[in-house]
Amino acid sequence: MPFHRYARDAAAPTSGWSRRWPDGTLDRSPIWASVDLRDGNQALADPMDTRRKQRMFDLLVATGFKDIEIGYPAASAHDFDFVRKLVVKEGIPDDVTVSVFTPARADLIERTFEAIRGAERAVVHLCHATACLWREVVFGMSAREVVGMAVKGAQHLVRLAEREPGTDIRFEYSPETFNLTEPELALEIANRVAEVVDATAERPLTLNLPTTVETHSPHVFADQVEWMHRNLDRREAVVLSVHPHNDRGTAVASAELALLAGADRVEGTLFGNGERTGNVCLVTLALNMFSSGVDPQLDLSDIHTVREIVEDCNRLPVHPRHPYAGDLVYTAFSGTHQDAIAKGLAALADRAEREGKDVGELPWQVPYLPIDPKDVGRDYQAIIRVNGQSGKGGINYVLKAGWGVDLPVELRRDFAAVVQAAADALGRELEPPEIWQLLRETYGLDDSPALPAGTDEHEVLGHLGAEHGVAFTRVHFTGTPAATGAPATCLVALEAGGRTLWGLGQADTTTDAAHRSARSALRRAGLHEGAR
Ligand SMILES: CC(=O)SCCNC(=O)CCNC(=O)[C@H](O)C(C)(C)COP(=O)(O)OP(=O)(O)OC[C@H]1O[C@@H](n2cnc3c(N)ncnc32)[C@H](O)[C@@H]1OP(=O)(O)O
Ligand SMILES: CC(C)C(=O)C(=O)O
Repeated sequence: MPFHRYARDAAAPTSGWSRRWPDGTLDRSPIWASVDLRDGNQALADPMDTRRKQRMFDLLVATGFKDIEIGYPAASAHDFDFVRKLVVKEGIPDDVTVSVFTPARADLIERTFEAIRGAERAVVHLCHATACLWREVVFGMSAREVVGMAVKGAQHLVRLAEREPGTDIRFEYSPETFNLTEPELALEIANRVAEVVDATAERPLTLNLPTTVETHSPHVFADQVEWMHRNLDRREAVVLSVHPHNDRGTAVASAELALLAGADRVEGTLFGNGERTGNVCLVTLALNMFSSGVDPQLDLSDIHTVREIVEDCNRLPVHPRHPYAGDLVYTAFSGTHQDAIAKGLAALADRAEREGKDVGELPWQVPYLPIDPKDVGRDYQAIIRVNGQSGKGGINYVLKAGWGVDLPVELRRDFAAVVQAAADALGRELEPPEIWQLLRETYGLDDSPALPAGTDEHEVLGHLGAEHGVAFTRVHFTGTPAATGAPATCLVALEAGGRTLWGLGQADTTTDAAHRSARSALRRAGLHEGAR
């Protein structure tokens, strides 16, 4: 492949400084800013209509976003009308600040201000590209002219804001393609814009640094962000924001390293919708914080509903392997993972019982599961699914979860081989009822009539053993499979002809269950009437 076509110098500060971000820690959540209704929306084949926009906005508010970009009003009538709807109908909660996006073009800036007329407060977000390729190819401008574009655009914002005294208007500025822009130029432009809008600590400028097209590994972006953070003229008057895209698949890492490097705010979307490969996924970022013991400041405790709404609004599915939210992310098919998960859950349950607590109160420590699925509203139902890759631990987990049946340790390997053979033969996953059915078929369910009252299982097994000249070497009572309506389940093993044969029985009493399981075992050994 012609890799030599892609040689690319990093537009990163190279000399005269040393990075500090590797020593940082992520110990608090950033300001979360959703751009679902702008950057997400502009990337959809069918941009959102009013119903979907309103649904997305309501979800963002309910989830706890305080900073929401509600559109690009000059782009389309839909965008303009939705902004007007929220503004005119006073549909913006008091603790939420909305922003509107505009390119640095006079007519579009003016239209943007029309859209927010009458709002209590709003942020106007000015943006244009600054990198060399865009300067030359898109604008046909020199670096100086692009600085002029930023300054002129910012001046225009300030002038128009002065004409709206009833609205508290603040500004955001994005040097689009920041990651490909010479750092000194990006710094100069940012300083000039901060100066034009007279940013102060009380009325800060949001300076948003995008990886518009992600081109380098995250550590390069972290260097760029830290260098800006340390060199801005009015750092105290700037909310330093980042806006990572995901072209290299590393938007989450870029955002996390940028936070180490001094960023205060992250712009992104739910589940990462956005141009090309998307924006950084804020759900992943927030739950990464959560899973490290940091308050994510967003309520994602019902991830399924969040996902369902986002899928409806974007008309795009969330991938089954999407971190924290995908259908398969709390599921193990492979035997060793299943074994470890089952042991981890059992250890937690034991500890909870010993300490008289609910599992939800204990620190989460289960191998292969980074968080408790219940913390995001998922259950343990699909944690373990069985196919030809599965093992005895997982199969036992399914029987226990679905039927209360905990196989004796000696039997698990035996039954796992049966399940594996069935899964391999079918070439697919086995559903839990199929596994239960296999257990019944393999070890036989006997329906011998109930024994007279007063008989106990030792008596029964002793008598049957003597009658057939075998020894029952193991009796195992297990939990009650509620779904079957049988209060007692028993598995017994007998030794015959150098083999161990197990039988399964269910009945209303333990004695009858033992009796039936013994008869099943005998039948399997060919020692009982009706033997197969
Ligand atoms: C990084 C981002 O996500 S930016 C947001 C992008 N969002 C969208 O594109 C969705 C909304 N749609 C648009 O923006 C449209 O393209 C509109 C509303 C600007 C309509 O633009 P049109 O007048 O039809 O122009 P068109 O899209 O063909 O070309 C864009 C023009 O704007 C210029 N331009 C591009 N970006 C900017 C900018 N940020 N600021 C100022 N001018 C810009 C281009 O150089 C080009 O100018 P030219 O006509 O002199 O060559
Ligand atoms: C508006 C800017 C921040 C943007 O969307 C980008 O550069 O990707």
